[in-house]
Amino acid sequence: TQTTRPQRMLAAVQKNATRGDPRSVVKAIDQFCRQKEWAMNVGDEKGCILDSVVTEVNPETVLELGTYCGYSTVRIASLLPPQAKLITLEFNPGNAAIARQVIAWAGLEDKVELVEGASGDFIPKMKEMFGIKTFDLVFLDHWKDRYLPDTKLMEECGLLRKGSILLADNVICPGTPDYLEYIRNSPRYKSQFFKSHLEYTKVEDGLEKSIFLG
Ligand SMILES: O=C(NC/C=C/[C@H]1O[C@@H](n2cnc3cncnc32)[C@H](O)[C@@H]1O)c1cc([N+](=O)[O-])cc(O)c1O
Ligand SMILES: [Mg+2]
Repeated sequence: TQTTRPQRMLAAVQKNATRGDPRSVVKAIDQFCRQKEWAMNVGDEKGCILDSVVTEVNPETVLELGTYCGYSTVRIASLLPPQAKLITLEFNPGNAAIARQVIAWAGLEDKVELVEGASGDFIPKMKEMFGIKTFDLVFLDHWKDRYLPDTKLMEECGLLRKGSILLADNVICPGTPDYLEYIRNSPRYKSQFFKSHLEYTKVEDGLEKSIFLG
């Protein structure tokens, strides 16, 4: 029977990456996507920008919206300080199952809480489920029409504090026009655009980094 692309990506990790070595997992996925099949991971070029933001923020609490196969989950978790926690939301059971195995192969399961469910349902439950007060960093990489409603939901649920950082993928391609318009015009955020390219291509894309001002 036919395998899925996430299943083929996991097989490439298990074949080419070293257990417990996050960088080798990232490298194996990037090689798979360049040489075999394109997939919607943030990729190595935008991934370096993601790494630099994570390192700069040095967050204790991180929320990722849209795990997919766990590529950015592994990149982020591999850079976190010892007690830090990354909560990642993924509502497709097949993708969640693959991501769990990718995260485990990287040896990062202790730093990552993968929640299988929809962001709209689980953002309001973050405090009660994980005792999270606020997030230091949020990485938005899920359906592009969910970026704005989920950002407003995080504001309403009091999950952002003065200085919380939102980092959004794909603000050019596929694009998140309503989110960009809101975040760049809101007096409650200060935003910065990082020009880059769509993963594994020469197509223009970029990340938008926004600081919540309270
Ligand atoms: O569409 C893109 N990403 C959507 C990502 C979607 C992933 O996040 C989950 N999800 C969605 N809403 C969710 C809400 N709650 C939980 N999981 C959710 C989906 O089950 C999927 O695993 C995309 C597309 C391109 N592209 O070139 O076409 C490039 C990219 O970098 C992209 O990120
Ligand atoms: Mg993306």
